[in-house]
Amino acid sequence: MQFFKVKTVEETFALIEENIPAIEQTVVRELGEALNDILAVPVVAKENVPSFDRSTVDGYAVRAKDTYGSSESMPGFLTVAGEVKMGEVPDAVVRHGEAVYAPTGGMMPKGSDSVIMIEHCEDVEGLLNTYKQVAPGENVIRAGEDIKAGETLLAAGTRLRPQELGALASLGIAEVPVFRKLKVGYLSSGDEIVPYQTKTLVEGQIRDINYLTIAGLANEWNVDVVYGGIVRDDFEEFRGRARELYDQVDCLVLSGGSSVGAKDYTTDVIQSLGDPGVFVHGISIKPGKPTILAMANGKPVIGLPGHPASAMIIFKLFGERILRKLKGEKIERKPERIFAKITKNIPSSMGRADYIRVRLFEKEAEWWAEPIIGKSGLITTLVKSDGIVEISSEKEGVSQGEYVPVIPSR
Ligand SMILES: Nc1nc2c(c(=O)[nH]1)N[C@H]1C(S)=C(S)[C@@H](COP(=O)(O)OP(=O)(O)OC[C@H]3O[C@@H](n4cnc5c(N)ncnc54)[C@H](O)[C@@H]3O)O[C@H]1N2
Ligand code: MOO
Repeated sequence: MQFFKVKTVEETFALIEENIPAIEQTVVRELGEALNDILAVPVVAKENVPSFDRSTVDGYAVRAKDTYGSSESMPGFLTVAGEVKMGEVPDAVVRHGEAVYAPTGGMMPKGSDSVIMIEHCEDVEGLLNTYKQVAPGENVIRAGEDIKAGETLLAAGTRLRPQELGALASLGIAEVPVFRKLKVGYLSSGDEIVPYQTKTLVEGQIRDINYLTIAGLANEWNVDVVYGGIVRDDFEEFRGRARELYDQVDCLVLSGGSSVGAKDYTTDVIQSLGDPGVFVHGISIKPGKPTILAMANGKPVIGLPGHPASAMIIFKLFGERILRKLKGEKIERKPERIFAKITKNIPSSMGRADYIRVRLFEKEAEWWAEPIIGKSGLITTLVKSDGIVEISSEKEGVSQGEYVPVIPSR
């Protein structure tokens, strides 16, 4: 009997960091299509944003000094010397004792340094009564305050979120070099597994669940999935089909047969794909202990445990990291966790990380996590769950009422 040399979750993350390279090929993408793509080169700003000083309110551009001492009971008086038109360079100039009407976003007229909001002043036939003083720079965005010409706005490896697209748009950058979209191959294995479209099952058969859950996650992460179908527990067939799919993709995901049973060929199939081969077989985690991670001739291969909840949890925890590295993403994501109080004591073994499916609910302005008990072969444990509680390997379980980190899934 073969035994796993299990790695901890942290060791596995470190090995992923060490072993997975970024793909090299890039494409130029129209900005409107680039959401969630990974920038392949740094972006240096060629101009200031905004390119001119601009008012942030509807009001009157003034010299701040001219408003000093103004109050409701003791207003100041300024002469209205014109108005700013949107999208135009103002003709009007603000001299000592003058004010020029400036709408929100309008260019600041020469001579002015601040804007008094219309609520705080009153134009009485060309004489502006000011009821409040403003400070220099108040209600003004300066040229270059958002982005300065010459500054590195984004580093290579940045994932383009909506806000990054907005910043690039402000600079007029309409096309960006990004790493090309990844292709992930997925193959199910097992004599008992049949296509999910199968109407009537023969005794002993199981419809393929993992293809849809794994492809669904991959689609959420902006990668294309190539489905390789289902292979029987036959080494030659498995190896041939895995190789065919491997040749077409950047990363191969195999489900089932990852354990150490007589018909668990996944490890041998993975080893046949190329060197250096398996770098993790077995993780000190529940569920999902028999996970396999490998690098075969520069391409990552992931052997997921067959049980549907295990496969999904493992792919979410490790598959997502592998794909991010492969995509060229360099800026580390911040953990997406909420803290909730656990409703029950959950025992766990020291040295093993546990991921407990939970339902989340709010009570007295706090989030509570109620464990969903059920085996990792039950997909509905994930259907019913709103997230997964992480009990790290240093802990011997958690006690009722304790705050626990939850990775939300809904
Ligand atoms: N002696 C031991 N046996 C097992 C161990 C162990 O440490 N020692 N680990 C158990 C754990 S934990 C898991 S998880 C499973 C993983 O086994 P495999 O990766 O080899 O998976 P299979 O045996 O192929 O399948 C397990 C189970 O899941 C069903 N399955 C598989 N693929 C699909 C699919 N695409 N859609 C739906 N369901 C699927 C399959 O029918 C089995 O019922 O090993 C334990 N055994
Ligand atoms: O670790 Mo397995 O994934 O319990 O079912």
